[in-house]
Amino acid sequence: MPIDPKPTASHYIGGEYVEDTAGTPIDVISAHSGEKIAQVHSATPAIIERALTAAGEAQAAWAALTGTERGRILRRAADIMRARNRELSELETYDTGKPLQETLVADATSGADALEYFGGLAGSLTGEYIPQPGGDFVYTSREALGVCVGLGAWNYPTQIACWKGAPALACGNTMVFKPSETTPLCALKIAEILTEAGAPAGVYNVIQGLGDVGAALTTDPRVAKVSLTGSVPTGRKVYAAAAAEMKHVTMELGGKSPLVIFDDADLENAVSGAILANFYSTGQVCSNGTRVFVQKGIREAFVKRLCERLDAAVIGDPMDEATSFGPMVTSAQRDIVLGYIEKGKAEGATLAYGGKIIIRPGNYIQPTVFTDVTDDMIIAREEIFGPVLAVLDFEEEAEVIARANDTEFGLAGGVFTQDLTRAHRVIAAIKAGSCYINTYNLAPVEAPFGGMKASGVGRENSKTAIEHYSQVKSVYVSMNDVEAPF
Ligand SMILES: NC(=O)c1ccc[n+]([C@@H]2O[C@H](COP(=O)([O-])OP(=O)(O)OC[C@H]3O[C@@H](n4cnc5c(N)ncnc54)[C@H](O)[C@@H]3O)[C@@H](O)[C@H]2O)c1
Ligand SMILES: CCCCC=O
Repeated sequence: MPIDPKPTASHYIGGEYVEDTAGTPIDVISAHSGEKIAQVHSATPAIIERALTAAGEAQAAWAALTGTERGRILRRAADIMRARNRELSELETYDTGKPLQETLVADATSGADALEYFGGLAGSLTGEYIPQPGGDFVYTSREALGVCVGLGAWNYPTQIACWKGAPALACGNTMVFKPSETTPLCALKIAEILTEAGAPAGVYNVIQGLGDVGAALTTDPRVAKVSLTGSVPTGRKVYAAAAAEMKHVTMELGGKSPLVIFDDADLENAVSGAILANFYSTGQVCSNGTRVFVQKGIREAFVKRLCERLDAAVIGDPMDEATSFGPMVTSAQRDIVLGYIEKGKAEGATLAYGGKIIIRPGNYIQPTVFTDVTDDMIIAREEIFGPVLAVLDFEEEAEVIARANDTEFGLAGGVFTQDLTRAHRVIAAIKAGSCYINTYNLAPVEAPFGGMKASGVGRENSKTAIEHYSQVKSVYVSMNDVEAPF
């Protein structure tokens, strides 16, 4: 029997659940059945104030703990998450509609990895000693930024809450996290678990709401940093608002990433890579390689095998562990994707697989493949954020590099070839932050993740994230008399 997804209350502030029913109701609708499964209320100005006050009041004492002490709490939270993987995975599936088969291995586990990794790093966040002439020296210290705001997208609610919270807290910051209004449930559990693990009240707070609540948090003068995972249009707004107040930012935004398959690629692996790059999470992954450039010599075999493999997708109830392809997160997102499919057909692309809504309750749509896609088509230029793979033919390496880079985005990119010299040469030329050779869409916590160009600013995960959640102070110490000109 799956868990009951209803949260104790809408918000989590100062180490406890908090409700304010004066806020606009936000319904949580099952992607599978279309039924309402929970409801939260958007944060009122009083709730926003309470969360920012709690985070502000907790920050100095949290930063004053040793890194080892903070890290111990984060690592304990990781252990609790792993012990409760099943219930957290079921909640993720309720929140998003992603198959339990996926969420059992990809969401709470990835969140726990972040808490464990940054918990481990917290004790090592030290400064440098820089010798100067005459015995003088400079030392540096790494300091917290203060109160950080996290704004989440709906495709990975547990992971995003942890990928932002873990490095922020490791560095001595406190956080107010606002999940996507579409998936408000999972972040509340992360806050609850952090409290259980020993995080002091106010260190990690969660409040609900739409863009207006995100905007109020972004512009509040008490906030030192805003970390957004979302679309490029939202990123432009949030970055501009944060810049006006000279706040730090991390922008994890959208993409239209290229996946390049050369004639000499292992066919089965290339098809597996294209499936991971387009149909995992029903295509709702930011780094998806949705422009699949296939060299002419392998193109026919690739499309044939891809369509055969798609026949093996088990489409159905995401709570059934046999299901490998679930519904889309909302009916609105499904309709956006159906609109793109119509545009692809109207532009003259060939519909090679799928393309239809599945008539049943919930937001089901077939995995879809277009061939004969050209670079100028809308389906090759805009982020669809759904299970639509576009096959583009190519002949030469130089040609495909130029075409792969001809986009405003730069989140990810991949190449499949057995010629490793070519693989490294091509990947070096791809203008994207998260790249793959002979695989796709893996995001281990030890590796930086994030985009170039319009796809983002800053990186999540890895030691690099520490740079984005802390600031360096340098102190010059004189060991000599002070010389002055007069
Ligand atoms: N690069 C990454 O790591 C990554 C990961 C996951 C998703 N994404 C991207 O996220 C997008 C899908 O998610 P979405 O539809 O939830 O994105 P979105 O941009 O609509 O919303 C993201 C978040 O921003 C908030 N928001 C909206 N307007 C705001 C404003 N003016 N000020 C402050 N906050 C505001 C929303 O309420 C939500 O919490 C896709 O483009 C996808 O590629 C990127
Ligand atoms: C591969 C992990 C991607 C997370 C963003 O959607």
